[in-house]
Amino acid sequence: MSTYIKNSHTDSPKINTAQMIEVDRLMMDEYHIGLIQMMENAGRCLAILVKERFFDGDVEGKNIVILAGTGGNGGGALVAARRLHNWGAKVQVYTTAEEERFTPIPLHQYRILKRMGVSISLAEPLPERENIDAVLDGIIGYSLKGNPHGIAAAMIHWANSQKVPIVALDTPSGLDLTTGEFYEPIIKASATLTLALPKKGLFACETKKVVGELYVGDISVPQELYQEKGLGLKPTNIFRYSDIIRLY
Ligand SMILES: NC(=O)C1=CN([C@@H]2O[C@H](COP(=O)(O)OP(=O)(O)OC[C@H]3O[C@@H](n4cnc5c(N)ncnc54)[C@H](O)[C@@H]3O)[C@@H](O)[C@H]2O)[C@@H](O)CC1
Ligand SMILES: [K+]
Repeated sequence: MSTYIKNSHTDSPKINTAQMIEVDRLMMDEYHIGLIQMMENAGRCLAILVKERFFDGDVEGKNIVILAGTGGNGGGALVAARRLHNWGAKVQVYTTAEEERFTPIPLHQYRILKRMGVSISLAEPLPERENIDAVLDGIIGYSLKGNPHGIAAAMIHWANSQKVPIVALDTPSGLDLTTGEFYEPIIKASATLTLALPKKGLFACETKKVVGELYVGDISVPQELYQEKGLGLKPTNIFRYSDIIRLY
């Protein structure tokens, strides 16, 4: 395993979606760590995982398709797209909506990619391509509401039919991170990089079928934050030895 990724020897706490939303809120409102900072760490960890785990540390010339929704999950995937492009991958980004539908920070990432000349377009239609090496799932994260529909659902079906590794950000799109309930359709990932702390739903009994290998990436949550009132978690030091930890 690369120096960027280590196996976990600690029993880290598992949180639910509401706790993760509160972690994100505290990060921004109380600790003044901006969403753009967190997203950069999320996307960088995702790009490193793809490069190290699936391409032996070199993505030069690899065809990588990135599927992005309009929210924070898509924004993290757009950061990963930038990094992978910079490392020589042939990156193609498909989105669930036009540029004007993106929320502000993901929109910022979108515009950077456009300025760089990275191919980014609405996923209608989805590509008929045979030379894809990997797909990144940044379609929907913890704000999933019911069964994926519309372009998001079409993307999930398309990705699952590609027969190449799918690497999901935070969760396979279509999975409830608290309960582990499968919505329909759902991404069947080869690997999932969740963020900050593992979520309970990723450990439900059937979940491994859609999560693949489970990793957690460091987005720089302060130890002190976990002990804030309302969270009451023990401080955790799971990233002591590397930014990405493999949990199963
Ligand atoms: N601190 C944070 O808030 C961070 C969040 N990040 C990511 O952001 C995610 C949360 O971001 P958001 O709350 O913006 O939302 P998400 O990005 O999880 O989801 C919003 C998107 O999903 C779509 N969607 C939801 N349910 C749908 C359904 N049933 N069918 C079709 N489309 C559906 C919405 O239309 C929208 O495009 C996290 O899971 C995480 O991956 C990271 O980027 C970095 C930091
Ligand atoms: K996802």
